[in-house]
Amino acid sequence: MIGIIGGTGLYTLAKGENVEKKTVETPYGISSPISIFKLYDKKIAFMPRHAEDHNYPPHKINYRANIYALKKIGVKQIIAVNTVGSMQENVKPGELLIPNDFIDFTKNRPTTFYDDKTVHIDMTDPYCPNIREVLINNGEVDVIDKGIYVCTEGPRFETPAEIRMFKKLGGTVVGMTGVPEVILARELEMCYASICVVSNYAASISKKKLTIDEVFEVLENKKQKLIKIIKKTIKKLKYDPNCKCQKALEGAKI
Ligand SMILES: CSC[C@H]1O[C@H](OP(=O)(O)O)[C@H](O)[C@@H]1O
Ligand code: HPA
Repeated sequence: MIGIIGGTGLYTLAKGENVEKKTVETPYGISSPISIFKLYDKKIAFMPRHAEDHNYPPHKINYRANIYALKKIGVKQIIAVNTVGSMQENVKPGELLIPNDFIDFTKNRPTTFYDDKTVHIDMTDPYCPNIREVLINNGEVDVIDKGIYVCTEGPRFETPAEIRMFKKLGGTVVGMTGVPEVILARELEMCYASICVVSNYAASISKKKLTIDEVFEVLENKKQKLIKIIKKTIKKLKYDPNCKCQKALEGAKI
């Protein structure tokens, strides 16, 4: 099964009587709602991480429940959508970027399933190379094929000094939700990649006040492009049981 995690502005992917809706109970609490349906004869589980009414702000999302729930219902590969601010002039609002690395500046989130045993997961290739390859070569929608995602705790936007620092560290885009999702998926041996939708220039790169209206407007304008790349990728994506994401615990446990 393929899991799609929707972010800001993407709360549903399919409606109707052929869609089964549920939340899943996990040892970490209840997951965000999940819709299960078929596309191109493949089983899809769609989960809006903030829930359908955007009830959960980024620092309050139950990331462990969400990822555990997807694993529990049989998801093996996850395509996540993350809305981001750009820290580079040449990465423009409206563009899509497929990140290849991240920097974690979150402060207050559980970032592991392994509190009671010692597990050190490899993060040399944090985003699944197989899913990334299909996203990049989807055959229809142009994307920027790499970039470093900086994750902040939020929910506030960043200060100019923070953006200057993130840029110096090599950051391309900034968001508030990519971590710990990407880590937790790897810990449960699921393939995970992200489509970043650039919704704005980050604070101080843009000279005007940052508003969520601007973010939602770009998302609304780019939604069809986003849905197209998701569908194209679902159609082309194959499941490889030998992908190294599926064997992440090998050599990771003490
Ligand atoms: C509404 S702007 C800030 C909000 O948007 C991003 O969410 P997501 O990655 O789920 O699309 C960002 O991380 C913040 O949560
Ligand atoms: O500029 C931003 N900063 C952090 N998160 C975001 N999500 C969309 N835009 C931004």
